[in-house]
Amino acid sequence: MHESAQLKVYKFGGASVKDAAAIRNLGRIVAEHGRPGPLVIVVSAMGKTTNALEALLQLAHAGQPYAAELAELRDFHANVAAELDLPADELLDELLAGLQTQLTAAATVSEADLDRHYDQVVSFGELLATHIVAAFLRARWLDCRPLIRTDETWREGRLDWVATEAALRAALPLEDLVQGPPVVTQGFVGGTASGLTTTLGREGSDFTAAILAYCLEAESVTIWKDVAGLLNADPKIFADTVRYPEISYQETIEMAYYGASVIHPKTIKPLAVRGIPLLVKSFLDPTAEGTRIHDCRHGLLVPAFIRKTDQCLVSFESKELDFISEENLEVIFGVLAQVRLKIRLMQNSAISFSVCTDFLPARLEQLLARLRDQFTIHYNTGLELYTIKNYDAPSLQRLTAGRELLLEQRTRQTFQFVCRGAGEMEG
Ligand SMILES: Nc1ncnc2c1ncn2[C@@H]1O[C@H](COP(=O)(O)OP(=O)(O)O)[C@@H](O)[C@H]1O
Ligand SMILES: N[C@@H](CC(=O)OP(=O)(O)O)C(=O)O
Repeated sequence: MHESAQLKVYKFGGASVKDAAAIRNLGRIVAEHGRPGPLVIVVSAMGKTTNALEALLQLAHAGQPYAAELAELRDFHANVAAELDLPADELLDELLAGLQTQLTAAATVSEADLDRHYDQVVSFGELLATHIVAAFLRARWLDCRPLIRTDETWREGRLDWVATEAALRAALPLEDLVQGPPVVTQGFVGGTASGLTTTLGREGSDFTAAILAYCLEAESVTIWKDVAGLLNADPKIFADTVRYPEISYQETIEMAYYGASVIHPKTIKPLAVRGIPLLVKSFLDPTAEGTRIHDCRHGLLVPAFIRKTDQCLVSFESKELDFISEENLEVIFGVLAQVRLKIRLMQNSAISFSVCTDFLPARLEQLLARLRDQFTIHYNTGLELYTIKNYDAPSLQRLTAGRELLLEQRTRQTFQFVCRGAGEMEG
């Protein structure tokens, strides 16, 4: 067996580092399950810090006061550090001063540069969290920004795998990991060749763990969550969920693609390519079995239910009532790609073409501006997209009963439909 197959990668998300008690629990998990042996720990921003940073950026960009919100963010982190007996004041002050500089600059940033600025601001959540966790564990703090190399696709940096693998291998030779303390680094964050910070897309820390595992040929990745493992539905939305003890990479990739928010969709592929198992375990019950995602065969799984809220259904009609042609579709797809709206479901009829996308108002506005001359466009917002994987008659009945389906599609394994949510609007 290759020596580096012994390396483990752990990922702790926002919920598992939401306060001092959670970080103490993380410490126990690392001591009891992660050590001895080489260990790299990926940490996300604490609790809802990323949302708080997004809100701060919005206020700063709009020229509105944000001192109270910034003070709240500082106090939150300072209190956690104090509760953990960490002399972190100087470090926190330094980081908060950096954040303040970025927020001051945000007031004069143009709309066009806002996504770039977003990454410079929002990445502070992971910087703050990793400094606290590393200090608490007496671990080695590693700045991942010079190592996780991306292009300049702000808010969703695309990885340069070759540069990243070379940089990570140079920064983290196995001997150091075997002999030294565990390494703590940021999830979700990367950097460009020119030294600017990027982010990998919301909830992208799972992906960071997979990048590290792939590049360092880890033995396994464990993502520590507040659920018992990968379930057939989000327990916050659906009752009677069932845990999958094991599941294939392919099934998981599809669930994540359809919107099962427990795992970031980009996480699975790098692990599947190198055959690295992904363990989903509960930080509330660390000795419980969890879910093993790996190269396995299984029979038909119980149906999985996935709901995506805040969806938008956009329909395009040619102005002259022409049929929807390949030429028309080429134009529509081109603009969807340019404004970075992902198609979650699509359907065409004779004179109209409909797509379901996430509702992102600024991007939708750009889409309308670019296509309004050519097409008559209608859209509905406040919709929900449901997916049932491995559906059967009872699961279809359970989800569709009493709902008006605005769009539906089925393949042999998967049934999807769009319906009205709580706050639908038409445009
Ligand atoms: N199929 C699923 N199985 C388990 N949890 C799910 C599933 N779909 C959605 N979830 C939700 O994912 C949450 C955990 O993911 P997330 O909040 O991103 O964790 P973290 O940010 O701590 O990494 C759970 O609390 C649960 O509500
Ligand atoms: N902090 C980032 C990245 C992330 O992955 O977080 P979490 O692991 O808590 O989902 C976010 O909230 O999007």
